[in-house]
Amino acid sequence: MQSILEIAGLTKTYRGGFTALNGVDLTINKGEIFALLGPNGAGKTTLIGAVCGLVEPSAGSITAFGKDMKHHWRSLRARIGLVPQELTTDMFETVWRTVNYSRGLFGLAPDKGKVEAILRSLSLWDKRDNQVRALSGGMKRRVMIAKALAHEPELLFLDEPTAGVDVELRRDMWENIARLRDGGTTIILTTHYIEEAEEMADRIGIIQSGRIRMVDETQRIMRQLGRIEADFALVDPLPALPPELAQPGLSLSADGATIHFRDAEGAGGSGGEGKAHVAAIAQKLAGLGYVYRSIDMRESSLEDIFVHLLGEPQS
Ligand SMILES: Nc1ncnc2c1ncn2[C@@H]1O[C@H](COP(=O)(O)OP(=O)(O)OP(=O)(O)O)[C@@H](O)[C@H]1O
Repeated sequence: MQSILEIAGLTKTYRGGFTALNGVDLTINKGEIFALLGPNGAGKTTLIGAVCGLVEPSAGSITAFGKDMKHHWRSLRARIGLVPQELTTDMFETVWRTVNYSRGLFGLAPDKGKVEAILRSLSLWDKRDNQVRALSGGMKRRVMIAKALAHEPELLFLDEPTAGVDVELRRDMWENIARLRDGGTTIILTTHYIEEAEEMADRIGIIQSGRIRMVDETQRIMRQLGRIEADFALVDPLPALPPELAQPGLSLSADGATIHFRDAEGAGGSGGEGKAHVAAIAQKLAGLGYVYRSIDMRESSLEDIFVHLLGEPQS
């Protein structure tokens, strides 16, 4: 697989002495969607900033498109797009001029057809003459994406692209991002939503306290991280967990009124598999004649998973 970005030993110590990145090694493959997950303050934005030339690394190297960033910064930066977390654009400018201007900033010749295609692909064409400030929050976010796409980057960073947008718009964004990947753009996104990473990413990297803790294919990571839990509220409490139900992941509450399931390793996989496992347990309970009033099923939050996987945050 061809790499598009190679980060080696990247360290960033901010003035004041705080080390936000601590020896990060990471390789991004051409054409993939890579999701960078991590708790608040883990170093995600700092890492993106370092690659995009907004943060000066204290040590380490960044190689993009086979060339060292330090020495070829200007030409390489033009090939990298960034959609930052914050809305950083002139709110009084129109959508059209905003996106057009961004293209010019990177030295590309004006191309109305290209800008039109970008605006159409993000459903912003009808809004092209509107001032950015007059758009909804989700549309403003799409303008930020359009701006980043205007200079036709081969590598695109999306820093929390769907933070604060509703579920429907999030789906729209996912489709947009998938289309970009299909068009050949390599994408690195950060997110706090585990389902976003699961849905979008070919690979996931987990960063904590400025260090990469884990990098793997999404399916493999989800198998390790995914955690479905379910509580079966019994109509008649049990004195003990019946022997037929003695299996990994199942336990009985102290009052005997709830059978608890957690898809710990060995108790069934994760995601879809975890849910299928809950369904199988429900069937088994019914078959054995244990009547339950309700099933309360939930997925662990990303925070739970981080604590489980990474232990308490390290400083
Ligand atoms: N300019 C700065 N000066 C000093 N410390 C900084 C600076 N920018 C970021 N930091 C610190 O570096 C750490 C990493 O910040 P960063 O924004 O990279 O994290 P993040 O993973 O993107 O977090 P979030 O998910 O909250 O956006 C944080 O503790 C932050 O306070």
